[in-house]
Amino acid sequence: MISLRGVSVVVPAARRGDADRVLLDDITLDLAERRIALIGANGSGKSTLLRLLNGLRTPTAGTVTVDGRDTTAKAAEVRARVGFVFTDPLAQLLMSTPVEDVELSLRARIRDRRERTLRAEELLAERGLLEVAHQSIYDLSGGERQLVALTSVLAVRPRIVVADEPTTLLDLRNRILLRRAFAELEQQLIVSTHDLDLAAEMDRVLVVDGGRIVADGDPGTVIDGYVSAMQALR
Ligand SMILES: Nc1ncnc2c1ncn2[C@@H]1O[C@H](COP(=O)(O)OP(=O)(O)OP(=O)(O)O)[C@@H](O)[C@H]1O
Repeated sequence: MISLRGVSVVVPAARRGDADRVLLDDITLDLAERRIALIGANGSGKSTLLRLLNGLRTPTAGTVTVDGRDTTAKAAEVRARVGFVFTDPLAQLLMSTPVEDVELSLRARIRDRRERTLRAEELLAERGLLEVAHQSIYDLSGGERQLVALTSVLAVRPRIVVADEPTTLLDLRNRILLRRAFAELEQQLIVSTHDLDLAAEMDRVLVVDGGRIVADGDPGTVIDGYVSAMQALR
């Protein structure tokens, strides 16, 4: 389970005399449900919160633990447990072809090169990506790239998958394909999204606003409340 206790993230003011910026404000949460979505306006703090969960960012105050391991003190162990999928797959695909990228993720587990390539091809084939496995990453569609990124993250066998607005750059067809891939995951999934259809498929939804959690509960109630609050804005 992921636990946050009294977590704040504050960045110092860029100019002398300005106030420090509070990105997250004293958050205490246990994230135990299998599928959780964070929703909320641009700049509300969703990405900052997600980045805390695998130690990409450390809290200014408070603690974040993953299965009891502190994300600051046990960063390597936490990263092995929590895979992170970025909005833009090009930000995380390190190699020039899908097969090489997945092979990189498999390096710690499979020493033999030939065996590693075969396994990488097998994993890509399971996601319908065998045809593009040896193509340049730059020649893939956005949807294919996002599925390659997910395949690479899963190849490390994380226990938890965190995804930061993974469907934002995708068209409807690819959004549906990615949602299907997420639905089949056996890992715990924590996702931030503006896609309320994706959020509606989760077990729990949290609304982030101004660095705080302002609503938390079952998707139906929380999403209805969020939509009503947005419609009431003038
Ligand atoms: N290192 C930083 N220094 C200063 N401000 C930052 C830093 N990182 C993030 N911010 C600010 O913190 C706020 C929250 O950003 P965050 O990316 O967490 O929001 P978000 O909810 O994910 O937004 P979006 O939906 O647009 O992706 C933003 O106003 C952002 O500009």
